[in-house]
Amino acid sequence: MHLPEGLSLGGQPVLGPTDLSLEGGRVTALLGPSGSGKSTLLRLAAGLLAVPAGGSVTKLAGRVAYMAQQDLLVPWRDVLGNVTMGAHLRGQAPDLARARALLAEVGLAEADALKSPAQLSGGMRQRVALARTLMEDRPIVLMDEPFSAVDAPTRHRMQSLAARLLARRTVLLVTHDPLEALRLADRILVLGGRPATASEVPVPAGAPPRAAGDPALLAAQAALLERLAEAVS
Ligand SMILES: Nc1ncnc2c1ncn2[C@@H]1O[C@H](COP(=O)(O)OP(=O)(O)OP(=O)(O)O)[C@@H](O)[C@H]1O
Repeated sequence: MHLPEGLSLGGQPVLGPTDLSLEGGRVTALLGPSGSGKSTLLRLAAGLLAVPAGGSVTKLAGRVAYMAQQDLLVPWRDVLGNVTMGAHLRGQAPDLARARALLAEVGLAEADALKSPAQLSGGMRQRVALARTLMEDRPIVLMDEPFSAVDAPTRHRMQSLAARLLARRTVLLVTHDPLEALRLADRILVLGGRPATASEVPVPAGAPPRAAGDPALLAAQAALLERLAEAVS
């Protein structure tokens, strides 16, 4: 993504000059204060926003799975129908066994598969959205705060699941959670300033998913929190 003059929305500059490329087969986490432009950057990468004049964004169509901040489940299809939505839209026969296995892996009961989204809690809907994203099996995955609505133990389990199922894919993960970024990412970017620019912060040694209790990770968490506080001011 190359935006030499940044990006404005509604006449307001949101992103400053940006030159960003994702590392193939790696997880890049994107953090930053609320309103700093994380979702905007993700939506640009997904091809969902017009690229400003003079800029360029690599076209990822057909290679990308995108998990939005809102779960965007279709209310008239049940949980299984939502997880298999991609196949349905492409007119293909859905792999129901894989869909059920993914639902079990995100911690949903067999009986939940036949419920409508309206019958689920926010955290359950988010888990369905994660299963739907993983179901797509794409080489590039863009995720906007995928675990924000789930309780802490479930989040920990879903992070481990995502790390396993997303291994060797190119991932851009927007998160507000420094620990999540430090557990899962090969590379961490912090978006800050007005208009916002991205800067890289160091990650602890070792391959993700890193153990949450690792002292090096906890020290890095403290440093990252300070870095984020600077990005707010
Ligand atoms: N369609 C739009 N028109 C005008 N301004 C917009 C539009 N979409 C986003 N913005 C503005 O762009 C800025 C960045 O928004 P964005 O949603 O990318 O932030 P974010 O970092 O993802 O925030 P959060 O962490 O709260 O989700 C905000 O000031 C927002 O008000």
